[in-house]
Amino acid sequence: MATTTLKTRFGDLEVSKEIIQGDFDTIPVIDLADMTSPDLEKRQKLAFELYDACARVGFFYIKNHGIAEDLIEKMHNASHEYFKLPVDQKMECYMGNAKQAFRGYTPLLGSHQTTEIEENPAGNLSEAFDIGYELEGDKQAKPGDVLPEDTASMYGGNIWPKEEYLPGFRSTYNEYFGEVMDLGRNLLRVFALALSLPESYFDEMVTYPGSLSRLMYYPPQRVSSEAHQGINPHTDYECFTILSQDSVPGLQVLNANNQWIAATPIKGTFVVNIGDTLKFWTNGKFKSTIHRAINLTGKERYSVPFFFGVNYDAVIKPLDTCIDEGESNIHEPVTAGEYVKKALSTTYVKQGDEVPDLAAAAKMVEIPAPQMIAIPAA
Ligand SMILES: O=C(O)CCC(=O)C(=O)O
Ligand SMILES: [Fe+2]
Repeated sequence: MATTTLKTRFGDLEVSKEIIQGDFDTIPVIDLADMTSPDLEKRQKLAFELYDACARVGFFYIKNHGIAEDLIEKMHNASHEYFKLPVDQKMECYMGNAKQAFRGYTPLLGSHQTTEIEENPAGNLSEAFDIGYELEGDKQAKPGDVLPEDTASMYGGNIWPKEEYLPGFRSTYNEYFGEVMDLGRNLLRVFALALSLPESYFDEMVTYPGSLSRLMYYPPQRVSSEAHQGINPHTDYECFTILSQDSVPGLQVLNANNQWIAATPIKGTFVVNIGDTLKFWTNGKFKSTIHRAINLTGKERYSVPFFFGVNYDAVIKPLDTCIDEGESNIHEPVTAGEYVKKALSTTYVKQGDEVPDLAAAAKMVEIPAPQMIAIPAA
């Protein structure tokens, strides 16, 4: 059995190569039309497909996911407007100054990735704006709802650019957040079926899903650089990610042969990938596959990941249906909040972090036309 040493956030682990990622050279497309079919057999068939994609690849596209194309377009337009704001206005929400951790704006080079296979101190060549779970963005929330206990302090107030800068931005993002979160809740029921559990197994753990979402902007890079990519190689930390990309390619997924497989945009789909907590829940049967994004197209690239997680007080430990006799746990039991907080702390801008050298960062990317300073004619 080929083994490799994983440098994890929790120390070195000697593991079989297959534990990191399955063997694939294409990313499957899964049709969700039957996700809420009254016919159990159809839902079961979908669950089998999902199991195969999660066990082998850890990534798949979803089509017929039920989210209106209009809303997705509205979200992308709002994101374009957001990133076009002058940097000073974006910096008013700088993540390093935010009261609540992991919320707000990340400038170019502000975040960096630490993965199980490498630690990369170089900053990501992307900008981001992050929000997290709030009752305001949850279509299922009822008046008087109280959030579960949260020892990791991961629930908390989002910070928003002033309404006058971007009228409607906050309501558009909340609407999008709520819709995609409900898609995540429905998807988790198919995951339960795929894992030989009752479909309702996770329902009580997603009453207040510990989820985050970010708008991402990847300016075109001047040169290909292993150190500086739009987002350097990493895994995601929550249960699964539902990613909306525009038509500009950039996302790549690592297979067992160390090849980067392009997750080329497919119109009408989201890309879904398994995150670490679902990998731990399945004791490694589902892969939390390493991926990166690098924009060498000469065009601007935008994406909107939604990191779907369970209530922050939910304990992540291998499910009975995923642990074979005598098999040991690949990870100690941990609450979702504690795990995600620790993982994000190695990656995201932290409160008090200094602002990166934005002038140096700008030299690594092509400044897009709208932000160019016009030189008056002589
Ligand atoms: O922009 C993308 O395509 C990927 C983003 C991503 O992997 C992340 O934010 O975790
Ligand atoms: Fe990611």
